[in-house]
Amino acid sequence: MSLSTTELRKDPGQLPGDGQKPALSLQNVHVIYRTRRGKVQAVRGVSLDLQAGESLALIGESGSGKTTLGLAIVQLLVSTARVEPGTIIYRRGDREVDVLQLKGAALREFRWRDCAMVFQSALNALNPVLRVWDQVWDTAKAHGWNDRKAVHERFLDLLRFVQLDPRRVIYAFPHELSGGMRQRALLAMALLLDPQILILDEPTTALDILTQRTIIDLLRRLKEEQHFTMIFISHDLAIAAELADRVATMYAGRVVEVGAVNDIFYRPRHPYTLGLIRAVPTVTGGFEELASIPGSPPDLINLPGGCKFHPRCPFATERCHHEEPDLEPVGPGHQAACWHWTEVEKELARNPLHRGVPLQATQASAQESREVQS
Ligand SMILES: Nc1ncnc2c1ncn2[C@@H]1O[C@H](COP(=O)(O)OP(=O)(O)OP(=O)(O)O)[C@@H](O)[C@H]1O
Repeated sequence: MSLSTTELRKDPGQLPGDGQKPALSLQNVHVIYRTRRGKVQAVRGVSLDLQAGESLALIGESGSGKTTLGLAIVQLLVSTARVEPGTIIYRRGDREVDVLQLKGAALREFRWRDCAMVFQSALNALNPVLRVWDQVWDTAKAHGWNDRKAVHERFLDLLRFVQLDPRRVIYAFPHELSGGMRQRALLAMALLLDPQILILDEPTTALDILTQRTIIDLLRRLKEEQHFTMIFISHDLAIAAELADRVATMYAGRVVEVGAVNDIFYRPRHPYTLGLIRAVPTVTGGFEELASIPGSPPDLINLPGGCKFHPRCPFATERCHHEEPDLEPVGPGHQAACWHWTEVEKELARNPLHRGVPLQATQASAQESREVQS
């Protein structure tokens, strides 16, 4: 028997756009890691709003600050990290929480009940010497649940929801499960306390293609049927295209472009986003069109002056060497931080992204039909 909508969500999520203030507001968030070599400026002045029920994908190369931003939201950064300046405000109903001021029990409460993060490496995120059930029960107890039977029943239901055989998984040790099973078990654990926001860090990395498909379908159900508010951290653009309402591109710790999923993938205005899209092979597009972004991301301890992308940017001019652009509107609900975004627009008019989103053939046609309808 599978879990029904009402059973899964004790506090059903709101639909996007139902007039509420954002569920999460980040204002000018900075994160620095202190290291022997110096200060790593991992996140630099990120401001983002996330509406209840909305899903946002954070895309960008390795090291662009995506995971650090996710960890800052749930306050799980290592002790060498500092979040300053900036504010992170979380809202649920009439409650408003200043996340960076939370401590002790209030912080633990926020982490599981309001905002849960599912980590990149499911094996590392689970305690290897504890059976799955023991970890679930520890979490439940830590949040004041003492009805063991009720927690057990709920977790069995959640395991069924994530399409795992509950009896096989619940008393297993993590190493007895495959990567895909561990990922789904973690997802079930994250859902235990019915959080409003789910942050998923590379949810399908290192999984085979069929297991990836299962996880993506599951996440889509969580989004479409259960209205979870979600942040996907991924360098896999196909996942972002399938699951996100909006996409934010990060480069060298900053959001350099943000907009609706179709705007980002069909009408990117930042040269870096354009480079990311053109650098991904597609089943339909073949490899002949494949282009890569020259160079590599900057050292976050010694950042270049001006726009941090200028050393790799085909559109860069003298101004880009000295002045760092802020995000500015480039279309409805669409912002980019580039002095030359109109040049990118012209370049796309000359060489359109026929293929659009880098998807598998079947997904591409579904995406294209959505694009035509919109
Ligand atoms: N604990 C740490 N101590 C020092 N520097 C760190 C630490 N964790 C991350 N960094 C640095 O912060 C920067 C951002 O890393 P982060 O993991 O947030 O990027 P990312 O975009 O999520 O990359 P990936 O996709 O590889 O996880 C990188 O330069 C990274 O080396």
